[in-house]
Amino acid sequence: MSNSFSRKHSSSPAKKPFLIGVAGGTASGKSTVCQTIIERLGQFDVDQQQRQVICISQDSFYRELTPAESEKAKLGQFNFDHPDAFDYHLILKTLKRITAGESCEIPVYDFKSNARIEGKQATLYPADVVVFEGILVFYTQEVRELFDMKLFVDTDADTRLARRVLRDITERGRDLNKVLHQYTTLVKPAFEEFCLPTKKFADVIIPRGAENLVAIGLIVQHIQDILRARSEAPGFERRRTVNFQLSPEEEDLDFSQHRQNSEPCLSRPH
Ligand SMILES: Nc1ncnc2c1ncn2[C@@H]1O[C@H](COP(=O)(O)OP(=O)(O)O)[C@@H](O)[C@H]1O
Ligand SMILES: Nc1ccn([C@@H]2O[C@H](COP(=O)(O)O)[C@@H](O)[C@H]2O)c(=O)n1
Repeated sequence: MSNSFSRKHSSSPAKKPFLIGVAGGTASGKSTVCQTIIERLGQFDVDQQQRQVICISQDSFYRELTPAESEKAKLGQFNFDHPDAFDYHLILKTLKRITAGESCEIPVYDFKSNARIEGKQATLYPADVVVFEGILVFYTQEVRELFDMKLFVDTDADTRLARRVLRDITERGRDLNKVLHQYTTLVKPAFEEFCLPTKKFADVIIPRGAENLVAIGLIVQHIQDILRARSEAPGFERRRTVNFQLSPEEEDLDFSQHRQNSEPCLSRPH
């Protein structure tokens, strides 16, 4: 039986959200894992503004490029896998506002133009659980220390490359030769230098990504336990509703069917 619950909003201050970091190589399945966790917490059909569990992507925080860098990016020669490609100031500012329980605006990134969409922002509303996913979310100590739970999605490199090629061509408007060139000269070396070493910071490593429903089920149960404990603490203000137990239907969830309806993490249009 599904055991979601709701409580009327109170005037007491909301607790600091539970912040989960999800790292892993490109196309390892980070956003799919996050989406599956959100679905299993019963949050998938909930309107963005009403969600108790939200997910944001580090991709939203790619920094603006200079005209020369932009030209290199068009040729697949700009290193988007290096820590310098991100706007860490904005990441920290945003995560601090999120942990303070405040709403905030974040950029919307466009992979086709390699730039933020001008004049477009996504609004993040306060939530009880915030998931932040990206290749380098564990790279800096300052960001790493903000997470209450750290997950690393560990998917075989060949599988990731195969998915990446398909995704970049079909969703990101890229050309096969440039995808392969970018992967071999920039993505793979940067993964080995900057992303893979951060695996040691993870509390839980998820082999095979989103197909690992056992790992995802355990993580979901842990989040439910935390939310339940928080809801029982004095002064708790519940914002929305969340499933505290998996329904029999969810227990039998057919992952492949659910993924067809899934939407990516907030502000990840491809
Ligand atoms: N378990 C899986 N089986 C098949 N395809 C998958 C699986 N996980 C992810 N994908 C596909 O691989 C691509 C990359 O997945 P995604 O979750 O976006 O990875 P990441 O967020 O790590 O870049 C997407 O096209 C996604 O649909
Ligand atoms: N303009 C851009 C920005 C990023 N990338 C690549 O995206 C990867 C990170 O996103 P994932 O969803 O795969 O985690 C990263 O490996 C960058 O190379 C890009 O190609 N173009």
